[in-house]
Amino acid sequence: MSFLPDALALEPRQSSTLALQRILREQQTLLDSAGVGIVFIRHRRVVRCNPRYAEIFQLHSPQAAVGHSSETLHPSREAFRALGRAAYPVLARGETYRTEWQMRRSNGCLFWTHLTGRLINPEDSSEGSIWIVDDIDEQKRSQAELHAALRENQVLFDNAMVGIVVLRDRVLVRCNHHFERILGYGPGELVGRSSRQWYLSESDWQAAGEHCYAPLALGREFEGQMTLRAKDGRAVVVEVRSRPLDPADLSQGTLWIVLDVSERLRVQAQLAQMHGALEQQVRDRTRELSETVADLHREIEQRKYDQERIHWMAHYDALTGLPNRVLLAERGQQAVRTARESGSPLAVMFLDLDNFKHVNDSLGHRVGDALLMEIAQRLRRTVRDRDTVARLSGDEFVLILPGANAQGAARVASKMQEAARAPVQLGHHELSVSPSMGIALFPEHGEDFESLIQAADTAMYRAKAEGRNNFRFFTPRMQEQSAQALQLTNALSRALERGQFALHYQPQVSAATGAISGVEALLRWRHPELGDISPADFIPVAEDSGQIVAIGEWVLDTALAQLQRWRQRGLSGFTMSVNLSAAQFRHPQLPELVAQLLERHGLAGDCLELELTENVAIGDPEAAARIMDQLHAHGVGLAIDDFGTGYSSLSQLKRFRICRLKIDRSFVRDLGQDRNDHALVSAIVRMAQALGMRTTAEGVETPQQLELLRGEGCTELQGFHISRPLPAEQVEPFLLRHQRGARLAPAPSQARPGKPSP
Ligand SMILES: Nc1nc2c(ncn2[C@@H]2O[C@H](COP(=O)(O)O[C@H]3[C@@H](O)[C@H](n4cnc5c(=O)[nH]c(N)nc54)O[C@@H]3COP(=O)(O)O)[C@@H](O)[C@H]2O)c(=O)[nH]1
Repeated sequence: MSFLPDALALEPRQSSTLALQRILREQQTLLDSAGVGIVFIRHRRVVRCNPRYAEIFQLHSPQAAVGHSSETLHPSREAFRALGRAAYPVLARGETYRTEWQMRRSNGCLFWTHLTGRLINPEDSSEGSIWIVDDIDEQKRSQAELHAALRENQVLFDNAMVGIVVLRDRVLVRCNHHFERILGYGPGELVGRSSRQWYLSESDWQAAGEHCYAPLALGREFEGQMTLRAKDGRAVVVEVRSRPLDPADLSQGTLWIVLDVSERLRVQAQLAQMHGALEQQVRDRTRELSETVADLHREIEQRKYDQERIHWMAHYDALTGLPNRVLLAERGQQAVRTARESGSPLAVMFLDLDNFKHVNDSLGHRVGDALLMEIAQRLRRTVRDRDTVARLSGDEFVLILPGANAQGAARVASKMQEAARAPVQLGHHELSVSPSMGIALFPEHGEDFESLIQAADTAMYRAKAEGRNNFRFFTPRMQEQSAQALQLTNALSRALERGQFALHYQPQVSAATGAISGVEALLRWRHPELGDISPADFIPVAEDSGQIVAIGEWVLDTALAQLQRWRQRGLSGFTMSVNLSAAQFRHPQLPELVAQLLERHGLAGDCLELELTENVAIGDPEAAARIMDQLHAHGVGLAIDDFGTGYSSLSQLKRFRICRLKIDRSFVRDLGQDRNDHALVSAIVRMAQALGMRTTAEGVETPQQLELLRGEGCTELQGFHISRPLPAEQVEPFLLRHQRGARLAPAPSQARPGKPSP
């Protein structure tokens, strides 16, 4: 391709030829080095093109294009024609036609070009046209990619789940819908607005400016949480991340990514609350669980304890901790088996504390229990480990002594006496007890444990009967006697209904005048087979079995009936004394019963005197005082029987309004020989005088005793020397004789027992 300058026409022919050649070379060089493809087309065929053109269409040389139809350079005939239709009106006007057009390389690939076309002679298009072809395919692709990227960015921008804001000088340049939605604004409403608009206050905005822009000014990111104000005024908590668009130049603006965390915070708060509630629940459940586990443990422990306790209670005595009757039987049977198999000796000992009932009645059960506990420990300490000391009931203990023969058992019995003898200090009481023991040996006294215990029990009763504080080995004779005792108990239960009881009366006379002052009713029991049985033997049995209440009522009724009969026969001026046992005295109906009986027999209360032992009152003095007050209210007199043998206190004597003390016959018996007895009797009389009480000496058997008692100031006397207890009809002559008073015999020769002097 060449373009001739106008100057050529002016050159001389030779020089002009040279100039033309030079110009042609210059043009060729220009074409060869052009960065765009240049092609000369005439009659739709390539006339000439430069190397770049060949390169663009991937032809191996510019000559390869020459002569080719320009149509082949286009994707299709239609495209070729369309270009022609668009370009030639422009070209025909002599203008340059420019377009971006898709063309085809020689290998068939389509590519984008920038075409610039011009007719060589706009007047005559047949002269052809010059086209500059610039390969912009790469640029087009980059542009397309850029646009795609921009579109993608826009989509991201528009659909991002975070607010995106571009601020410049704190004025919103651009933002996405999400940001608008966060603050409740419509599309485009915020553009050009100062960010002040979405802060709660001016000061907040200022503070945020200082806070956020400090790192941004240094080209760094800012991250933080802040509270913004929505269009409707509600507070919106957001997390923001901001960075300068150009770290080196903050004035270019800043990009803000805004995340609405209000909901998240609300949910987090809710979650935290739920978590807290859950944790609390877990804590509660854990606590409940651990409490339940602890309860379970406690229950298991309690059950274990209960089972052990039940087992213990079933086998041990609650008061002393010693084996009880059940364990005793188990151990006893085992001991008998072992003794039988090994041929070794075995002793069983029955031990009963003497007068324990007395302690219990007089000092109360608490003292009695404490005494039992102490004695139980002493017994346990006295024997070997393999021996058994069991508490059977009350004050009864049984010892199993494996390997003990008669000698060994006797030694143990002595040690028991020794152990029990030492006084026991319980509060202000110093008590001493003694044991009565019975011993049975295997196999002589019993082939099984039951028989051995029975034998030992029988032997113990014998030891008691023979003076207590003693021990006895079982003998067959004892067996008989024990059977008799049982017989007595049975017989007593039917004695009342069978009318086997009778009363004897023993007079009591004034020591000063000899006049009859009273009569004591004394119970007698005559059994058809057993004969006369002493009240000293059967009263304790009646007390133990509770029959004493019914028997005692019979005695009172009979005695008062007798007194009334005597009254009717003119025998008066004396009282009727009736003995009351502790069980009778404590019976709640006693005062009422006494009143009823007095009324039934038409007698006043002051003709009756009830004799109580010292100890009935002391167990529960308050209750005793109440009963005594009620009896006093009926006019009934109260005397203390066997005074000096029990536990009386002066204050109680006074409180109980006792009218008479009966000096026990054990003090009277040796009067004259025993100075101590004399001193005691004298002291009792003085004390009674001081308290305004009368004194009756019991068991007066001799005139000497009588004189001494009279000399001491004793007010009344009772005893064989005056009269034995006699049936009513037999005592009547005495009563008649002494009604108005009779001198009492001064010397024994003058009065035989049972034959009182006139
Ligand atoms: N609760 C009840 N107890 C009663 C009743 N009847 C009697 N008893 C008590 O029985 C115990 C024994 O009585 P008893 O065998 O009748 O003996 C009494 C007299 O016979 C006896 N006595 C009287 N004088 C003399 C004597 O000079 N010498 C002597 N050795 N004995 C004598 O004393 C007994 C009367 O004692 P007391 O009652 O203490 O005044 C006896 O404890 C009776 O109390 C009853 O119905 N209920």
